[in-house]
Amino acid sequence: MIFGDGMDGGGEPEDESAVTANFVSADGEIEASLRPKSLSDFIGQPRVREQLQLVLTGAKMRGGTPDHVLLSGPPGLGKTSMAMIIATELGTSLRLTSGPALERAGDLAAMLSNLVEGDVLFIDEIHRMARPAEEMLYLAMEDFRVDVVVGKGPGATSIPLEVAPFTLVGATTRSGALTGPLRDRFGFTAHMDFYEPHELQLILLRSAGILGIELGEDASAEIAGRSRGTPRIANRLLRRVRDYAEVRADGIITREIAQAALAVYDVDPLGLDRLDRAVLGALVRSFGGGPVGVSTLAVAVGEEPSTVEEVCEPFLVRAGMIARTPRGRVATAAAWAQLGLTPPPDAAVGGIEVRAREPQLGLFDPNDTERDES
Ligand SMILES: Nc1ncnc2c1ncn2[C@@H]1O[C@H](COP(=O)(O)OP(=O)(O)OP(=O)(O)O)[C@@H](O)[C@H]1O
Ligand SMILES: [Mg+2]
Repeated sequence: MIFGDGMDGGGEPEDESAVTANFVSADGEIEASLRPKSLSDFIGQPRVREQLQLVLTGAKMRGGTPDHVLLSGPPGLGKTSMAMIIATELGTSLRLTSGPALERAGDLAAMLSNLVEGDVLFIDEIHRMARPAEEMLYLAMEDFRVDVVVGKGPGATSIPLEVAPFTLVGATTRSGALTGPLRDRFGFTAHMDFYEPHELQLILLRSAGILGIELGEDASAEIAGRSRGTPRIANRLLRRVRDYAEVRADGIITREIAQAALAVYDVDPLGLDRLDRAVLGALVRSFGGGPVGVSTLAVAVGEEPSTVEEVCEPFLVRAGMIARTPRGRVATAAAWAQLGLTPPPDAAVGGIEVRAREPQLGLFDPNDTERDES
């Protein structure tokens, strides 16, 4: 059973589908129906699955609640799905909230006091929780109690409140942004990584089965290769290709249909989308390949720095197009080539983190510090 605080449970900053407070799009509903429901249903992330299986089974054998779990990784890799699976595997209820919803300590206290023994409390975007709530959470995680402060100034008193033993599952796209004390209180951190194309292919075939779509083996490979290593994107591309197949053909998705559809939606053979290409274009054309800070880059493409840093950059780094250096981001030779340009002789090679090159005057942003995922 899932109890929420009014959010849709998807938390999908980069999804173009319209999901607002009182309107969940058809695509949003479909996405929910495609969520894997158990650990064995979950495709990919073999290490995380094995580790979690041990954590959960160990706790079940001892008859206690498992340690708190932190799920970290880029958007759309299955963190929310995994949190729901944890509750299902434990046979308990999931209580759902998110960092931005916990503005005051009282918001969290209300959530905690409603917990029943063994519940899983899922806090999405936990790195965005307000400080007072975070401090209250420390105590709750460690001692299963909180101190609720009543009144202000010298007359303020703190009332201790028992909390039923629970398991906190936190999800974050930026584990580096978590404070040390909070990170230390998680007994297990699962790093979700981008999926391999063959795993995405299995996910696509599973989704096609659920949605009753006829998807050919080679067509699934075509879509998988363009999904940026991300199941949510794979499923979204599948829905768009289905539209194309139904409107312009007989509904069956062949490789040719997939290619034609993806061309219409501007998804290139590497899976780079418009924002990825804008970031690469700005880095190479406006900043001579860098180094340049993320926030400067974000302004250049008219996006939030957090979107560039959490959505675009992890994939571009993994694709070997961008390298992170202590002084900012640089374009690799592959990025220049991707844009059809000849790389300068000293262009970075994908995966290499440092390159000695003076930042261009006026373009370097000293406030733009590196926040490394750990
Ligand atoms: N391993 C998987 N197998 C099958 N489908 C998956 C898997 N992981 C994710 N999905 C699909 O991708 C969609 C997005 O997953 P989910 O919402 O769990 O990602 P998330 O990491 O929580 O993303 P965000 O950080 O944006 O909240 C789900 O609806 C589900 O259909
Ligand atoms: Mg989520």
